[in-house]
Amino acid sequence: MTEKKQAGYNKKMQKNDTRERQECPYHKKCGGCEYSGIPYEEQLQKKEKRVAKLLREFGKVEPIVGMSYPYYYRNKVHAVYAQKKNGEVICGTYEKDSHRVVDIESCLLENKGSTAIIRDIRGLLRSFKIKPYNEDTGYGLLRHVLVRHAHATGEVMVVLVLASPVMPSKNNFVKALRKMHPEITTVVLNINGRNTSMVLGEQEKVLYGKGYIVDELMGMRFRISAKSFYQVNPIQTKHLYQGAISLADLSGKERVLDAYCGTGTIGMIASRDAKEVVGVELNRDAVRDAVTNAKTNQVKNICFVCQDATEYICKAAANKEHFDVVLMDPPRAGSTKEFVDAVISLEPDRVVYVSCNPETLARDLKWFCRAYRVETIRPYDMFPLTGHVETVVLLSHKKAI
Ligand SMILES: C[S@@+](CC[C@H](N)C(=O)[O-])C[C@H]1O[C@@H](n2cnc3c(N)ncnc32)[C@H](O)[C@@H]1O
Repeated sequence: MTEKKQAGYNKKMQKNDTRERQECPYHKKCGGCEYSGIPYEEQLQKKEKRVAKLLREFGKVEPIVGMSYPYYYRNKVHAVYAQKKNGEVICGTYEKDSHRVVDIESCLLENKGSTAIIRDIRGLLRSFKIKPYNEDTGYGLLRHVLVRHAHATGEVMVVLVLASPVMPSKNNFVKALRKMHPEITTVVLNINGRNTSMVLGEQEKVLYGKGYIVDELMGMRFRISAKSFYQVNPIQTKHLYQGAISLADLSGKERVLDAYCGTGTIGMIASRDAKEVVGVELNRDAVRDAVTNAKTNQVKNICFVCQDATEYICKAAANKEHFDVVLMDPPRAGSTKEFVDAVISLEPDRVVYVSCNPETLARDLKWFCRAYRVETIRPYDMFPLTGHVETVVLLSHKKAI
């Protein structure tokens, strides 16, 4: 088949796939893909409507940026393991609003290679006599497995989350796993002995490889550790970052704050068009990755601060520091009133707010509107088949207008 013919064929297949409204057999129990079975166009409309309902008081909502093939996009996959009464080991996800495990063979959201690794680990448990951890009895060893896949480089990280630090025959286990999946580039042991709903514990030990993966995004290389945040949809991330940075309208002269910066991705890409960037992030591992990433990419006009973003900006406001542009990408809980008040007192010309939760975004925009006007509201579908939606908002200082 010629390249042109292949491209046409792929396009047709994708269209069919989308129209076929693939339905996940587990979605009612697992709750991971609540939009499963709904045609993709309709999913996009639902999300656009939701954003419009919450944000229309601030301005016109642009059409949502969707995917051409909205399946198997998640580069980070997490599974929990359990043993049934008959001894059979199952793995998958927790049933909605409970801690019962739904055994999942395949998932429409997850990178297929990662799902295969998770299933094969289930098979290895029996040969290595490793029992899944039982939350009720506190008996057993393996709590979770996390697989991270670097879309551009193909590097794969497997994190085995154990209830205690001693794993019998761990080297042979890794060897057997790598024999089945030679694409795995690193295996990390994470110890989570606490009675908590958090997947990862504090303590980590590298069993194989570098202990992190490296991905490429928009011409830069990013190191990602087990505990660092990294956008889960690599195809849409490019569109999201391009959109956010172009709204920042940088000319090369600006001092930019990248608040809630993770491993420094947005700030580092923006640094090409800015005078200086300061990244602020609370997670120590993410900051360590960010510092390494700046060195790897030879970015000299960026620095990182490991601190609560609100604490950092309040201090910056008290010291009358200057920022021309604030990029902010807080977690689902949104930012804080103190953070917004400090931004208002610093008077940057523009704020680009990237949000994964339109509810908290609406709350924070109300605070911003004292001094800023909303110029652009653009939703992105970062999480097809789920009800989640990402939104980028550009705010301009009323004084500048
Ligand atoms: C949605 S992620 C965005 C990360 C990054 N901008 C990216 O695109 O990869 C939110 C980040 O905020 C960090 N974070 C959460 N609470 C914070 C706080 N109070 N202060 C600073 N960073 C925080 C998280 O660790 C996470 O890395």
